[in-house]
Amino acid sequence: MEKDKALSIVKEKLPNKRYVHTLGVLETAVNLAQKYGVDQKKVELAAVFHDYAKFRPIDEMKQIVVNENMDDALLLYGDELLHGPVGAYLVKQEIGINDEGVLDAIRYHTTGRPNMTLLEKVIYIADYIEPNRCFKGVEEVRELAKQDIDDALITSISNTVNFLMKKKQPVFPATLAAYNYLILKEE
Ligand SMILES: Nc1ncnc2c1ncn2[C@@H]1O[C@H](COP(=O)(O)OP(=O)(O)O)[C@@H](O)[C@H]1O
Ligand SMILES: [Fe+2]
Repeated sequence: MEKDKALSIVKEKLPNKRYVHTLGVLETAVNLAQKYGVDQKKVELAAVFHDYAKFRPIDEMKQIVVNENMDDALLLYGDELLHGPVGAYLVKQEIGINDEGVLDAIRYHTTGRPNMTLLEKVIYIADYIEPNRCFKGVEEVRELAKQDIDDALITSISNTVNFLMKKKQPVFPATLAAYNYLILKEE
C-alpha cells in the first residue's frame, strides 16, 4: 500500500493530535531506517499504522485478546498495552496487511520484547523520540539513537520501567525481558 493511502486511512481513525504524532513517528522512523538499513516501505507501513487501534473501545480490544487467544497477561498490566497487539490484528483483518515483520513492529511497539528485529527497534524508538514528544529523558534517547539503537532502547526501556515503578504500576514482563536481553548482550 502507498504511504499516502495508508495515511488517509489512519487520519479517519485518529484524533488530530494522535495523527500529528503518527506523522512524527513516520518521519523519525524513515530517518532511522535509512541510518540502520531497514526496508523503507515496511517502516512506513508500521509507522503509519502503529497506533491504528489506539481509540478502539477497551471492551472491544479485550474481547479480541480473548477471542484470538492472545497472551492473557495483556489483560492484567494496564489497558494501554492492548492497542499494540490488537492493532496488529485489526490492521491485518481490516487493511489486509500481511507482512509479519510489519505486524510484529505494530504488535510490540509499546512493550518491546527480547530479540527485537531492527524494524521493531526503529518503530519503538521513533515512537519514543518523535519531535512532538517532550518528556524527561527524551533528549538523551534522541542523542543515543544517532549513535547506537540498542543503547537508545536500553535507556528508553529503563526510563519507562522507572516511570511505571514510581507510579506503582505493574510492568509487563516482556519489557523487563527485553531490557535483560539487551544488557546481557552488551556484556
Ligand atoms: N512495560 C509496560 N508495562 C505496562 N505498561 C506500559 C509498559 N510500557 C508502556 N506502558 C504504558 O503504555 C503507555 C505508552 O504506550 P505507547 O504505545 O508507548 O505510547 P502511545 O501513548 O504513543 O501509544 C505508557 O504511558 C505506559 O502507561
Ligand atoms: Fe502506541
